[in-house]
Amino acid sequence: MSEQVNLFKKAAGEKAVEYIKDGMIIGLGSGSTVYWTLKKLGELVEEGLNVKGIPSSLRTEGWAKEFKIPLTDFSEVQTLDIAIDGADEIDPDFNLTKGGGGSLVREKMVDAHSKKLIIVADESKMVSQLGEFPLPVEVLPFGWEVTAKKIEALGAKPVLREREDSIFISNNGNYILDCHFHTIADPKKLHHELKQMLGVVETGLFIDMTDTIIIAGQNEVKVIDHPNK
Ligand SMILES: O=C[C@H](O)[C@H](O)[C@H](O)COP(=O)(O)O
Repeated sequence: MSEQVNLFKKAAGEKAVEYIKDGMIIGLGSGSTVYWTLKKLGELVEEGLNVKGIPSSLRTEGWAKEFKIPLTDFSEVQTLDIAIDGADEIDPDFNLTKGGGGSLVREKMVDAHSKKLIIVADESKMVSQLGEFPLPVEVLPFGWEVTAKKIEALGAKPVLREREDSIFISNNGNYILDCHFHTIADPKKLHHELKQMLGVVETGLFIDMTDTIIIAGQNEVKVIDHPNK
């Protein structure tokens, strides 16, 4: 990642903290942009802000602990006030591809149970159509080969994610198939088709969930609110 992109991520990630108010339960998303949100939030907690977070990945949990952000979980809380998360692609209808870091299932749980979802990203994530970024689909390890064949029949090239010569295992003990569609004409339809497949745990398509996008680029940080939310 270039130094400039990292600065954009920092600007977007820090801006989101302005939405956090005392007493809130916060969904803590995942990724290198949200890292900056967590770091800034940690400073506010140190100054006395009283909040609790639910982390969407083990990595985020580690950062939250490092920055001394108090944590809670779904055994104590059913609804969160706000979630702040990253994205791999964002289309003009506020639909997202997520899961580049492999955290899509926990992210979707946290984001879907929040009253407001804010997405933080650098400007390279804005696209006219989803699909250039391979769509992460979390699948059960058992029979993943048949699941991959079914996904292939939808027109994608699914690639089993690996890390350092071994199979990548999600925080939920599952595999990830990175599915090369190149263009996704109807993200909602594709999400439903994938979800109906036996063996698919969840897709990285986040449809109709985002309320606000904070996007940072050269010279500015833009806040774009969903027109109908
Ligand atoms: O699984 C990972 C998440 O969906 C991330 O939020 C996404 O990959 C964006 O990450 P980053 O902010 O590092 O580009």
